[in-house]
Amino acid sequence: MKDLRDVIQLVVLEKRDIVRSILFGFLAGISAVGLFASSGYLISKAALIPPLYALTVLIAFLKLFGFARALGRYAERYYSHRATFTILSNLRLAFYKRLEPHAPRIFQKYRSGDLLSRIVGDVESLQNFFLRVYYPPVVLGIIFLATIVFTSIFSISVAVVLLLGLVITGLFIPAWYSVKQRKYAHRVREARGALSTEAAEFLYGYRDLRIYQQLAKKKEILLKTADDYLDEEERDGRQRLSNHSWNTFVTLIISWVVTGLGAFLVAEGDLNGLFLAMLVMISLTVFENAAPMAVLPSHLEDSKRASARLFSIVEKEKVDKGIWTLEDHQAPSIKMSGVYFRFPDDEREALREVTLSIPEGSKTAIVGASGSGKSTLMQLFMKFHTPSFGELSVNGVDIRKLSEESVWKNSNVVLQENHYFYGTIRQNLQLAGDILTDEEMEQALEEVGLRFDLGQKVLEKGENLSGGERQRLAIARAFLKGERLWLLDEPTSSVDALTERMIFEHLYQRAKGDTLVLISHQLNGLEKMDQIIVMEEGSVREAGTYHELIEKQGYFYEMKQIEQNIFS
Ligand SMILES: Nc1ncnc2c1ncn2[C@@H]1O[C@H](COP(=O)(O)OP(=O)(O)OP(=O)(O)O)[C@@H](O)[C@H]1O
Repeated sequence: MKDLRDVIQLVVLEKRDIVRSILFGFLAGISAVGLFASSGYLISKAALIPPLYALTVLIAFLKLFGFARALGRYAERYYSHRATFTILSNLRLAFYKRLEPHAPRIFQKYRSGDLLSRIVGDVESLQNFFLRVYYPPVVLGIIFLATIVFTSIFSISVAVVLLLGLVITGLFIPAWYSVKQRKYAHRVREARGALSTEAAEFLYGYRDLRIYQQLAKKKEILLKTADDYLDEEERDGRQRLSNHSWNTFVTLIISWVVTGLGAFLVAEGDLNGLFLAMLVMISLTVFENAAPMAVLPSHLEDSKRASARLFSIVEKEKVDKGIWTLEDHQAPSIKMSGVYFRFPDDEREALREVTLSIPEGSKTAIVGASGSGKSTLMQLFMKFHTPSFGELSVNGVDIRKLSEESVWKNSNVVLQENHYFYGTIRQNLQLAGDILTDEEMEQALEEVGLRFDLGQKVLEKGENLSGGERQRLAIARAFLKGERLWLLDEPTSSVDALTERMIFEHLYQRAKGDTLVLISHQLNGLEKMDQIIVMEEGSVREAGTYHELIEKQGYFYEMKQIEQNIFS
């Protein structure tokens, strides 16, 4: 049950509905037994031609039980489903809450299809936990106990047979099935996860697969994964059905035993014949309540694995959440000393012995060859990751102690890839703040050279915008955020030189007095920077102002010469 700990905690929050579901489930079950028991008794009694009033009373009971059964069943379904929906919604909420702090790192470990399958599929699987695993055994237990006590008034041996039937159908068969099921259950989930991963890759990569003429091959893999999933589902379905059949078979045998034993007891004079039909009817009906036990093991197994898979994402990665906050509206300083960093599951170090200082209000450019660790540095500044070794502090506070939210809240970030939501330009800009006026947004658009209407539509992922337009929209968003730390990772790589110059002019105006870190793919126009950090293979190769680096005639100077030769 360790795997289900989190789910059980959420289930017990719905105490009221749990109690109601159990009460009404008991009412429905016991009324069904009462209904059939009284009809059995009525048949026997009617054969003896009793006075009419005696039959009228019995018929009234019959109607009452019928009504109580319908009412009980309805109320049980109502409350148990209401509880289930609330539990599912709490479950999603709890999962997202735990997932949120890991969001920047999560795609590192999990493919999007797999994540989707967990978030949708596993949460959906857990809907059966309360409905089919948690409370039905309690209802079954009390209905059986009440029935056995009632039956024992008429015949102890029939009561013992019923108890035996309960043990076989409620415990033995489900346990036997559970052992068999354990072998197969994980295969369905794994097949489902594989299918959703393949489907997501197929859809996301559709265009590239077509261009590289790999669509047919990938489609074949996708269809095979779909077939595997269907096979596993079919096997699982057959198992379930076989368990159900065995359960029903045993309940019918029990009813035959009750009939035979009852007839024997009547013949021996140990049981009044008037009650024989009633006892047979009881045995036929009471086992109806044991039917859910047939599917309990498969749902229990399913819930355990779904819960373990769901929460394993967030349990594995314990992140230092930090409790300190960055002071609002203060231009921060950043210091790194002897920092090493390695991505999870990566053998190489992406950063090695990085020591640098970015003073408050300074403008820093980070340059270097592709793969030299520039973006990784930026990710560390944003606390997407924390150093594997060494010190990184913001405003003199160890970044591990700072809350991620406060770092994100206090920075204007433009990454290489930014997300654009389906909606309007206005909605995409409003991500920077809810109380922005149209004038402010129009001004920001103008400063990045975009002549967009605020109501203009943006398709999913900004599909209807050019690469340069998307980048400029992200810069406009950063302009509107107006915080004192700017973290810009090649923000204008797809923008033409003229527009780029205009954007930078506005950027420097807006960032006056702020701390700015810019990763740049080109070495031109860095004269204004207070310092340039040159990265090579994860280390700082050299650092200084533009003129210092040129005078030094080192690595930066060489890079600059090469750039000039290429473009001259
Ligand atoms: N998510 C990741 N998981 C594992 N390794 C990574 C990851 N991201 C980057 N790396 C590795 O870390 C190293 C530095 O990458 P980084 O993205 O910081 O380089 P960069 O200098 O920003 O390159 P570019 O100019 O091409 O953007 C590279 O060797 C890269 O393969």
